[in-house]
Amino acid sequence: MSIPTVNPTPTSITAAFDLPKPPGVSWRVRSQQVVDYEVSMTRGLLSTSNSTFAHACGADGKRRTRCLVVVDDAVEQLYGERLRAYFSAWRIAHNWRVVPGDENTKQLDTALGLVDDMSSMGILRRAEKIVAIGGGVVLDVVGMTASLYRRGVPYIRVPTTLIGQVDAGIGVKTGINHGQHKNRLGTYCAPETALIDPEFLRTVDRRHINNGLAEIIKMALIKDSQLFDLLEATVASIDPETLADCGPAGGEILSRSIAGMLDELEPNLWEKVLERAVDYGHTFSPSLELRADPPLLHGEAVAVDMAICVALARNRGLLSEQDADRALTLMNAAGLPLTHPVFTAELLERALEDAVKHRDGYQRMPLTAGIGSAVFVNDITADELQAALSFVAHRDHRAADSDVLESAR
Ligand SMILES: NC(=O)c1ccc[n+]([C@@H]2O[C@H](COP(=O)([O-])OP(=O)(O)OC[C@H]3O[C@@H](n4cnc5c(N)ncnc54)[C@H](O)[C@@H]3O)[C@@H](O)[C@H]2O)c1
Ligand SMILES: O=C(CO)[C@@H](O)[C@H](O)[C@H](O)[C@H](O)COP(=O)(O)O
Ligand SMILES: [Zn+2]
Repeated sequence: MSIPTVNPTPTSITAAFDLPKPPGVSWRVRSQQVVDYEVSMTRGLLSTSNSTFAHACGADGKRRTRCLVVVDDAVEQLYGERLRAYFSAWRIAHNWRVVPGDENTKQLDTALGLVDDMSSMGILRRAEKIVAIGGGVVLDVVGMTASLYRRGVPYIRVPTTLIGQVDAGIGVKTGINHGQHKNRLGTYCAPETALIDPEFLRTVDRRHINNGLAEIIKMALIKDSQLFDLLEATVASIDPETLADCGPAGGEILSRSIAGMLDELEPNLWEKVLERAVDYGHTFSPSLELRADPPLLHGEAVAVDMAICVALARNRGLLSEQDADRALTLMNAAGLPLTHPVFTAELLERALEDAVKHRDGYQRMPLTAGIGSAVFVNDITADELQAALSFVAHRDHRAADSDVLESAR
């Protein structure tokens, strides 16, 4: 039987709906896309008795299922055997791709390589999952690839670094770098679920723990003064162990950071409103992070940006002298840089120009209005940037000098 084809020319449609023939034909199309995903903290994710990960991968332990696992190279070395043992215990067949946990992985070639993996294994469009296991780099590039493959297929995130667990792994942003630009290409694509097991933090090195503390200090400064107080009281004892054990401070620091970030992200997930408090520390850093040689880690660049913003707020009277000092002292105590040679006055101005483009024509710069809240400004001047740089540089030298004195005692 031939299937009648309707030639939907405007006249036939208007005739079909018996509408008066409008001068120009147009239709308004509106649709809502519900986004509903879970971020769950669970310990012992790789214990074969823990079904959480398996269920997220679509497995029930009886029928065989399949997924594409994309895992960070350090995680492969440290946890690869346990991961594969878990998958076989839960009858999850897998194609396995190891990628370097390195900023250079956030490139289009990596994404296209993953597309080839998905095509060659013939992964089903919905029933079979893509699983990203690693730090923010792996999560970002796998998330973007999953959002592009067949116009979007489901993926699971297992963040294994501190930045991954409190930031990169819990929102909907994915992306890759292009040239000197951070995250210049990317999508908004929610995972089906993000599984946070603090146990992975036990093997993260100190520098990368500090790197993650930058994003946690960001949340404390713009939103959560109690988190700031907790960090101030415990920063000396924060290390991979206390975070992995979720000890008295470790657990609360992780959960408060995650809750604070999700509370900021959920109402404005697609960034319709470009005044975003979580942009704090991300005005200058996106343009300068990749310029540094040797490269700055993401959180380190965010810290230098935040130090400049603390000085800008102090100089405008938005932050008291004492609170500005508390903020810079905490960043210092967290092993984060306050200054970097690539953050020059001239490059700050150029970075701000790019931020204005990213924020649709206005600076929309978040500044702390007291510790734990933020306001947005649109009129920061070059003189203010210069003054802020000088203030932080002087503060940094003073801190360095006192460290020297301390060690000489
Ligand atoms: N999408 C977002 O919303 C978002 C938010 C914040 C940051 N980011 C992005 O995240 C990236 C930074 O993430 P990152 O700091 O996790 O970097 P990363 O992914 O490079 O990981 C850092 C290092 O830790 C290693 N590693 C990973 N897990 C480990 C573990 N459990 N034990 C030991 N070593 C481990 C990696 O191999 C790597 O050498 C940046 O590209 C940044 O732009 C994205
Ligand atoms: O680094 C990121 C996201 O990439 C987060 O830590 C951060 O809070 C915000 O999302 C910033 O808005 C930066 O986002 P973007 O430059 O990637 O758009
Ligand atoms: Zn960030």
